[in-house]
Amino acid sequence: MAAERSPTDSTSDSDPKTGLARLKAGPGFLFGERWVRLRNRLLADARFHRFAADFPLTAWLARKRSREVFDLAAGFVYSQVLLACLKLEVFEALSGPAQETAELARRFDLSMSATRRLLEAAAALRLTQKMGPDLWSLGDLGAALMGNPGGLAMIAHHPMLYTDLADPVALLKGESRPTELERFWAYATADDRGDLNTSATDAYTRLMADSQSLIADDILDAYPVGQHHRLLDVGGGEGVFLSAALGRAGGLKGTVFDLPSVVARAAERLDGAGLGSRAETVGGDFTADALPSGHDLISLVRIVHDHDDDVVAGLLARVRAALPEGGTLLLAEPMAGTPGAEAMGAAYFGFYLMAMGSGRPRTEGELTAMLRRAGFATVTPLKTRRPLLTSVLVARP
Ligand SMILES: CC(C)=CCC/C(C)=C/CC/C(C)=C/C=C/C(C)=C/C=C/C=C(C)/C=C/C=C(C)/C=C/C=C(C)/C=C/CC(C)(C)O
Ligand SMILES: C[S@@+](CC[C@H](N)C(=O)[O-])C[C@H]1O[C@@H](n2cnc3c(N)ncnc32)[C@H](O)[C@@H]1O
Repeated sequence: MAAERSPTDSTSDSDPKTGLARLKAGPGFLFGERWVRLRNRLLADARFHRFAADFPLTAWLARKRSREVFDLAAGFVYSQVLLACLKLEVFEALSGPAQETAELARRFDLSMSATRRLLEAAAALRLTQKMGPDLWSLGDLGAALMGNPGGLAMIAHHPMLYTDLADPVALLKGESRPTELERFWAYATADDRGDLNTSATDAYTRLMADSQSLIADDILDAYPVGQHHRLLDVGGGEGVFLSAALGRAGGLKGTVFDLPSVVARAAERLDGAGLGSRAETVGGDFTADALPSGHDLISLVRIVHDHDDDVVAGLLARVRAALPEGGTLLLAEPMAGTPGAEAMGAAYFGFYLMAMGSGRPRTEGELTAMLRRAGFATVTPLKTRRPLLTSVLVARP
């Protein structure tokens, strides 16, 4: 297990110096702070709440704010309704014609009243839909989830995260280690990553393979890989992203680089898919070993956010060293500060990665600065279809 690590290690904090943060915030801060304090004083005043809720022009906004605050408190409960649906295979049960409560109760091995309670809760969350008294179909969000096996696989592993978050303050203080997620993502805190065997890497590798469908097409639609000859997918897991890339461009060849126990699975999968002649695998530890050369495109898909700043600096330097003149780095992962997905970046991935014991979500700006420091002269963000699931940066030396 790695040495004790403060949960804030990766943000390169220095000792707080009184007043420095105010100076750094710039001259706009003074006006901004005055306005925020005034607003906050108003919003904390119960008389203002009553006024805003009664006044016709602000009533809708007051209702919306109450709902938003309530949702913050209830989010965990909504998650548990979703998890119960997943565990009981409610979505599969409702994927055909509408079903009666009695039939569903038998199928779920629940009482009639517990079945109704679950289906009513799920209907309020649009996971199911009530078609009549005691008659149920899939709701629109339930249907969207059914079409998204990658999302379902991700949700199914959340019980580990919920356990780790049972005492969020203990987690912030670094008092609840080792966590469930730290054990699951064995590479995050292992001392000797190269020695991890398949019993430590198989479960997360399967989850990553199952959830590639969430992002592979979005990345490959954003960046046409057909302009390259050889792709090296660093931390490429079971080779699902490489297979998808090879499927896009007949002339492309590629390599998966990952821990030795992981590339053993990748070799099997790539051979099984008939890609053995166009794909190879190299086992190693990217925190210690040089990366294979001879590739004009290197990809880091869902890799960088897993690691603290010092590991990322070393990894980007290795990528830079392995790239030929005119080579390209493709970096794809969910990023902090993505418009419309701010909560997913800072809150969901921020706390998820803290529970995992390593890494942090970074903004496009932070990643760009790190890439520049590693010797990449141009860094270009690309538009992706669903930036909340993955954003993409393309960097060239
Ligand atoms: C036709 C009618 C009636 C109306 C039309 C209205 C209309 C246009 C509707 C839109 C329909 C539509 C396109 C729906 C699409 C739904 C989709 C795409 C749903 C997607 C769901 C995705 C989910 C739930 C994804 C969840 C992902 C999670 C939780 C990811 C977690 C990732 C983790 C933890 C990563 C771990 C890796 C590590 C360790 C950080 O490196
Ligand atoms: C979050 S997974 C992403 C897998 C794949 N890129 C994807 O998006 O499906 C991180 C991957 O990096 C690999 N990895 C982590 N640390 C590593 C290291 N030090 N050297 C080589 N691979 C490593 C893991 O084994 C895992 O396959």
